[in-house]
Amino acid sequence: MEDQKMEQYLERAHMLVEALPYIQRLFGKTIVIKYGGAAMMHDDLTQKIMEDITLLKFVGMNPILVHGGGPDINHMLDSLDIKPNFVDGLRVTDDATMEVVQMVLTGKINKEIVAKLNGMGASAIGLCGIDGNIIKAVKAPPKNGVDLGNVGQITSINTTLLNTLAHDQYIPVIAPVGTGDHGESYNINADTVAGAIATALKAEKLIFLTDTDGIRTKEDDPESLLYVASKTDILNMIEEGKITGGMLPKVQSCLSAIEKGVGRTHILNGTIPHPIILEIFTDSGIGTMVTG
Ligand SMILES: Nc1ncnc2c1ncn2[C@@H]1O[C@H](COP(=O)(O)OP(=O)(O)O)[C@@H](O)[C@H]1O
Ligand SMILES: CC(=O)N[C@@H](CCC(=O)OP(=O)(O)O)C(=O)O
Repeated sequence: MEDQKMEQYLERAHMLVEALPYIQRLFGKTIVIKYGGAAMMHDDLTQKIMEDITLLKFVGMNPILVHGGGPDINHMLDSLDIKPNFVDGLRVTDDATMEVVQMVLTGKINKEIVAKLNGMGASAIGLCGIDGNIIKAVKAPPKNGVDLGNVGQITSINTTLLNTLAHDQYIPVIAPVGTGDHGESYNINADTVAGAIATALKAEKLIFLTDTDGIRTKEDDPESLLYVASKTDILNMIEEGKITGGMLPKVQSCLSAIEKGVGRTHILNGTIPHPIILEIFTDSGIGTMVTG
């Protein structure tokens, strides 16, 4: 073999061996990944995220993907002349909106993601909270005095079904629609669903993929990215109005998950290539790690 080629092959071998301690640490462990609608808008990078998740599965980790899809829901509502309405980041969901939410999340986005993962050779299985009662919910209380309609508050997660799938060959892909005692559907924020699933399964890692590189002390200043954010940092930032909108349910889910035994929680930029591999297979990781 010519020297140059041998050098390239050795470099590749070296890189694979370097991954060994990370694989050993997370082998057989559950990793819950939330893929947000904001990152999904960068369609060209979705494939790279699916590659990352497929790789995790084939090296022996148990990834579970929870997806959002707020922008796609808005787009469909717009084409039906229904005005989206949010209170504190939660969609006020009347009956007509609920139909659209369920259709877009469970029918469109969920199946697109499953097809992409399966196209990589994975065995992904797309479900929502209704299937096998994965997410049981009740009607959420009013927010700031506003009735949220069919927005749900999670009461339980079917861990048996999720564990059975995730410990077998499957990658569960979960749409954030829950079910009530009488078969009614509930719309639930996808960050909240990811946090609840990670908590119920005592996941080793909970990763949020969004459209910003993590938590910033000044939302518009990339230089202000926090590599680590403690509970105190976060509570202060919320109080000072520095964490707002869609970042709120993410940090709340991270704090609650950490408190209830999830190993590590991270908020990462899902609009760069291979964010999950960069986080998992490097010492420093990327984005913000939220600690207790
Ligand atoms: N302190 C902060 N640091 C970074 N982003 C923040 C902060 N506060 C609010 N945000 C906003 O949160 C957004 C991510 O939430 P969201 O749009 O709901 O994404 P997703 O679809 O991933 O849930 C960012 O694009 C940013 O505008
Ligand atoms: C109650 C509520 O707000 N549900 C969300 C569910 C989708 C979601 O959370 O999507 P992202 O992760 O893309 O924001 C919604 O209707 O938009």
